[in-house]
Amino acid sequence: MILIIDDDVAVRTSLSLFLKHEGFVVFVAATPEEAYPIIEQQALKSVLLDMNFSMETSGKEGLIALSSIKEMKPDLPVILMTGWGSIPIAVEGMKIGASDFINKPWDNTALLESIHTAIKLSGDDDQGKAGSVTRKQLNDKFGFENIIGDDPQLQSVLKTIGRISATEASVLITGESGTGKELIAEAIHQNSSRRHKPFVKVNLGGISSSLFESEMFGHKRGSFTDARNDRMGRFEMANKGTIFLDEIGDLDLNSQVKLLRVLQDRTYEVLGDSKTRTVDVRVICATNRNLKEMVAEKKFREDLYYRINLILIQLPPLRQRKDDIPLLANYFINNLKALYGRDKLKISQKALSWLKELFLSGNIRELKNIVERTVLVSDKDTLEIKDFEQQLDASGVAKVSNEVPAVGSMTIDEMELSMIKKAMEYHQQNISKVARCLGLSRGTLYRKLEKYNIPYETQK
Ligand SMILES: Nc1ncnc2c1ncn2[C@@H]1O[C@H](COP(=O)(O)OP(=O)(O)OP(=O)(O)O)[C@@H](O)[C@H]1O
Repeated sequence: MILIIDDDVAVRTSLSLFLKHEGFVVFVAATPEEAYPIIEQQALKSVLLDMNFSMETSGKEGLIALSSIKEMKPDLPVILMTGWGSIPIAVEGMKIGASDFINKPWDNTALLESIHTAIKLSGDDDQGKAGSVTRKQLNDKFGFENIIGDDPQLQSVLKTIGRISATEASVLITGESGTGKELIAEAIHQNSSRRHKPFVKVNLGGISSSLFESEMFGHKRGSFTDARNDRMGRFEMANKGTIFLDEIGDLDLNSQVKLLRVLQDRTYEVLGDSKTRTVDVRVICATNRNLKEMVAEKKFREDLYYRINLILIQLPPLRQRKDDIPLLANYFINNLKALYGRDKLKISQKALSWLKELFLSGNIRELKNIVERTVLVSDKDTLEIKDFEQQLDASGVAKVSNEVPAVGSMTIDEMELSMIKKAMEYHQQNISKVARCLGLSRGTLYRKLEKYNIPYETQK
């Protein structure tokens, strides 16, 4: 059951014809006032909401209606219908809790996709429910065997992936370098209906702004000085599949506008060719930067931010899931066992505990590298602390956390974070003691706890 709220009778009629044809039961309302009783009484699955209901074109009426609907039924997904040029209103709406926004005139396929996604994500259909499934059930159902970890934060990420993979929703994955963003993006693709189509990864951090269009949209021979041949762009390569835009936080503002357009209406032009093309892609983005902060600093477009993060997945750094370190190390060892035919290979218990205390700023990738290097260099069956230590000393990468780390292995922020966490643990969250021992005022400490997202309880 869907409700269309729009003052234009032509829009109501054509939308309801289309949606009835697609099998929905449709209600219509010309104004929010007319809509409220329907929302109250009917078990609606979704609402399509126009943003203007009088001569006013600011979209404010739509926002007020959206707030009222969310107050009445917080879980009911609302999709906004906005005119061109009203992106800021759509962004405001997303902040209030809209599920998505589509531009008028709308494209029927995109609209249907958006409705299905909103319904699935609201957990209102059977596929949407993750419930209290176990890790084994998740593995059986979604093939997560290669994503190792028992940490509750990771488990919740896996549940989210299970829930959202089959939808078309754009996903933003955040996390420090080496925390598994790409692995997660691939798992989403593998669990979607696009799994037999391409998964195209683009490292946006490595693309200069002058080459952005040619790289992403392709070019025709002769369209600029160095264009000696036609070139296919990444979006075309990813057509029908998934495009994984890594390091999206590194994109300059000019390129952000160009990206927004293709993400918004799925159209683009190849450089040197005026024909507009359409593309059908699922978009997954990743970054190790704080995009919200960048939006506040005007370094990242707010409309693009809301376009890419319908679903936000935050991957914890390894230091917040230390208990997973032995599991991961054993997993890497098992893979190497098979690779090198050394079936007696293992890591001693002591070495596993020791690995847990390493400061690994490069997270899982760094752990994997250390294990691989140690296996290559040592010919023993059981790897001990000193085998790993030799590797660390030789490469100067990680160090046990109570020493000052090697130059280049850590930034000041990382060191600060690690020190604050350690002090919090040591003084059992006693803010005054932690502040005193770190030489900070309590106010400064609170700010830093916020900055690094370290949980704490406010104390008098
Ligand atoms: N949970 C995990 N289980 C097993 N292997 C993992 C896990 N997470 C990450 N890895 C492995 O760690 C390495 C780094 O992961 P990945 O490339 O996905 O990280 P990333 O966050 O995308 O890194 P970057 O930000 O540097 O691009 C890969 O080899 C990946 O297979």
